[in-house]
Amino acid sequence: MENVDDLIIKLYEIQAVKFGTFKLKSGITSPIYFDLRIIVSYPLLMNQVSSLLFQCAETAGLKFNNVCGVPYAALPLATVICSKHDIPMVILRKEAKDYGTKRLVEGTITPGDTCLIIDDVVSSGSSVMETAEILQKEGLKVVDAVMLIDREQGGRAHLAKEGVRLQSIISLSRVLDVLQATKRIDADVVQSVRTFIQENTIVTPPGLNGSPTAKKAQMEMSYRARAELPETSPPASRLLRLMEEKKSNLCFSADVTESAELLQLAEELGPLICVLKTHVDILQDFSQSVADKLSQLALKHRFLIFEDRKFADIGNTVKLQYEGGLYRISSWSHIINAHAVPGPGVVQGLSAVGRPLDRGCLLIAQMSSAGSLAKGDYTESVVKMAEEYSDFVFGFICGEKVSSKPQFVHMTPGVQMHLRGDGLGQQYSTPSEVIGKKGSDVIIVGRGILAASDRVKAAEDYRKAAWEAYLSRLSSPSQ
Ligand SMILES: O=c1ccn([C@@H]2O[C@H](COP(=O)(O)O)[C@@H](O)[C@H]2O)c(=O)[nH]1
Repeated sequence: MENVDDLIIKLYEIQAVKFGTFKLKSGITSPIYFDLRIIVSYPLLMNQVSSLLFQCAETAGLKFNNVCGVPYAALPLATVICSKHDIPMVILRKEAKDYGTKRLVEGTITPGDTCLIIDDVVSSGSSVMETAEILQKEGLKVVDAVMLIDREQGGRAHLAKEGVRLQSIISLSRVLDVLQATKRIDADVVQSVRTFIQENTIVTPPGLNGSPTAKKAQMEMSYRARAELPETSPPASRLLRLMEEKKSNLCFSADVTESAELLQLAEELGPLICVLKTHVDILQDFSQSVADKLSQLALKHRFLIFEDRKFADIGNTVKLQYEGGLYRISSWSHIINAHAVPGPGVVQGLSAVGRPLDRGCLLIAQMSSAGSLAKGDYTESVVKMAEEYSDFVFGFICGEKVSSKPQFVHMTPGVQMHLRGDGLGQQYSTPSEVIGKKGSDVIIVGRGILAASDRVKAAEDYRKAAWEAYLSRLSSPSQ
């Protein structure tokens, strides 16, 4: 035990434990931050921590065939353990390679073997779960995880619900006690950390993967890495790839009533956007040739077309609406959306038309308008429906991230930089709120661009703001 107290002090001295103001990956500000990556510069400490992790696994009687350290902090720790105790190791890539084997896991894998996950710090348990899910997809069993520090923010309970037992060596309370007792921090700091922990403990109700709390509990993956996941559907992969290539997570909502203006906007804004959204039924002069020209511009500027038709009828009717009628939407629109209100038949009907064409559908999980009924249990049921029909449904229209599954794309309307509403119920958030804080992937902007005197410049401003919010989300600490 004395050992552990000494270790806490050493970690503090090398600044692997810091107090101050730190923005975490989830966007929240924490008064404490652990950065164990630094111990690679202190080999003795690295050996000490590795030994403690191994001892902890042994004392708990854990049975495993190989070890995986959650990248990056735990990679060297796993390496030391495996090399010292002659245990095979597997390495997880943060992103799948885009050449060669495209594997996410390196090392020899024998399906059915049990892999022990180790990591430096656990807060919500989401990084461990993301790692476990990837290993499980490779055929490995994951039943145990050993952590050096438990931030006591609900990770243990979250992991237990997912069938992973957590062993940890040092609790956050112990860190605070030791540092206060040795006069390294004062009572005010201890109190502010304790208050923060109380207010930010993650409680994930069973089966609720879209709760605001679970939303915080996710390992961030790049759009490119998500595009390469085996479970990502072709339309989602296509979108995620082109977002990364064009550095754009901006969907432009081209809510204009004349085709010439629509086509001109597609030509001018095309290079800046990943998706162009239409309401084809507001065009006064729609014709098939407009759809053809729009499709050509989509090819030229590499954006996808999203007809915001919001299908909401029985399967047979939506099938006819999607395929035929005046607009023949399925012939030109890569993406459509639907309300889940009618039940799964709406997705089945649309899928019968869209899937053979490699089209994709977004389910409307939430709406941006004030007083929307799409919330709570309803939103949860929509997420379940999407999971059930994930061969066609590839994401959501929503105000915030509603599913932790990285194959789903979240697209959010109601975005403006300067206004908070339009007087008709529309509610606006800024690009950084939507992408940075609410965890969505794509902003949908209409009048924020259409009402600007220089629409190209406005589109570039929105593109840049949303892309920078995505980049800073990627590079935020993952605690
Ligand atoms: O919840 C929803 C769903 C769809 N929309 C559509 O997005 C655009 C938003 O336009 P702004 O001019 O940026 O307000 C528009 O086409 C809506 O039909 C939405 O706003 N909210």
